Amino acid sequence: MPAALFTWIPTMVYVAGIIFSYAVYYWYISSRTTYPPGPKPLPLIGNLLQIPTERQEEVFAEWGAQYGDLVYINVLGQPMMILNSLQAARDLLDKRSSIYSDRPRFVLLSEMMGWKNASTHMRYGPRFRKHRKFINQTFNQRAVSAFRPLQEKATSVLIEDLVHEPDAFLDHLRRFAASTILKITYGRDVTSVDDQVVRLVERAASLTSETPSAAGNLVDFFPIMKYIPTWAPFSAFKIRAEEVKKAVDAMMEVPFQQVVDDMNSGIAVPSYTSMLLESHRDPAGSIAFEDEEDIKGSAGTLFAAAEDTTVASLQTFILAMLLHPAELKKVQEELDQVVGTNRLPNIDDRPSLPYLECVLKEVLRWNAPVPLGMPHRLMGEDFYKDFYIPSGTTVLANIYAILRDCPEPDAFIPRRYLDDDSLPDPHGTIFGFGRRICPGRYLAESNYWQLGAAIAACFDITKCLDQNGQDVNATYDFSHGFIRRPKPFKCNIKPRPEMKALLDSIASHK
Ligand code: HEM
Repeated sequence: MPAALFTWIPTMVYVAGIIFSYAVYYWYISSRTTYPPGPKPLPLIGNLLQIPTERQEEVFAEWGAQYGDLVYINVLGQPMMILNSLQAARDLLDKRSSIYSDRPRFVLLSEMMGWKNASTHMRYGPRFRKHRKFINQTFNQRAVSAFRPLQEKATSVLIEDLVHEPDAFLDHLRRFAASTILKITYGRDVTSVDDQVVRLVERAASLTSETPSAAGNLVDFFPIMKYIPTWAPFSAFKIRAEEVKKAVDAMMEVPFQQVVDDMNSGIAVPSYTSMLLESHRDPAGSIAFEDEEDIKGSAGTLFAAAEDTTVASLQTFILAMLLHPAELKKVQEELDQVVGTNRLPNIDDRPSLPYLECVLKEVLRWNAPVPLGMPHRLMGEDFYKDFYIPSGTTVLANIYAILRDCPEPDAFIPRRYLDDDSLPDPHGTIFGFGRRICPGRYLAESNYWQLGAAIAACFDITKCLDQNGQDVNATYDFSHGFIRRPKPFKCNIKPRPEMKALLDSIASHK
């Protein structure tokens, strides 16, 4: 009998070993299926009612302070995660970009409002890679240096316009942004913000961003709603979506068709669109339908993605200089010393202007133009810091919160970048992360630098006062939405006396 017992011992040890290993494995998995923390959801609707329609980035930052770097919520069953630290954004969106680079399904925007061929909304896959390849060919770091003469000319035009019509500074900034991107994309010269294509794009963008009705918001969660007939109750969103689609189609179609017509007549100016059309034509001159849709869609996206963001960053620069005249003065002293007063600064001067660099960084930190970036979608389940993140989670990087991770985040202190070289450069954050990082960032950065430097060199920016010596702007604030920009404000933009000779010569060359 004891001998028989001994023969069972190895088997029992083996079985016990299996049970133990399974228990450890089960404990490990279940301990790791803890979701990241977040505000308590309600049954069925989840955290829907806790998400504000405005100032989302600020509320998400408050949640970050309460729950930590990762905040997990769900909206009508759709899991969402907000990343409130640079570390988390880098670890997930950059280092694990192979699974974090999809976009959520945008039923309202892509499938109903006509943005289906837009690069910004493209699902991860071969078509996404094709769009990125198209865009990178023209907008990579080396290629954008070819646009320098265009940027410098557009800068001179803006300076001249600011001398003559300083109060219309916002229109001048819009024209600067529009003229550079439309010239590159379609070879089109824009002389005024009343240009037909500028109006088409601005109409499509503003109709798209107007707050949709509740039913419009719901269709992203219940795609079946897109089949509601237009005579049925709650179908107003569908009629509106059709109106937006007409505007988006026109925005994509009209400038594209002009390039095609010009190419057919042999008068096309080389551009992003003409170059891609040329390289995708077969020997008989025709082009595959999908290629045409991708060229048209990516081109149409470029202006929509470039104009508002560029204007918002420059508007914020002007506001910061208005509110912090001592900083403007320091930048002007540096510019006078390095560049002098006989020419405008150019990008070659950049390494010699460290204080200007600090001011430009601080402006972007103070108000990141796209505070929540664009949503990424996780393509498989993931574990991070012992938290479980389910497949299909929508992931938002809270760029606003990330840039506030520094001493006195509300204060405008450009020196912070000289005093502490461990502070992350906002240029590495405001353009998003991973494989979806903004492909227009090199153009955006050089436009921003070029114009910020030129405006600081040429103008003093001061408050507009009423008869009682009071500031005509009661408050200064930012508008809240996908783009965060200063709310409209007035200011005096006056040529600096020491720049008079240069400004006269710019005017005479116009
Ligand atoms: C200050 C100016 C700009 C800012 C702050 C900005 C910011 C951003 C951000 C945050 C994203 C989302 C990145 C992500 O998903 O992680 C993005 C995407 C994009 N941006 Fe920009 N952008 C700017 C200018 C431009 C310009 C000038 C262009 C075109 C030349 C451009 C074209 C695009 C495109 C096509 C995408 C979509 C990329 C994709 O989904 O793969 N942007 N941008």
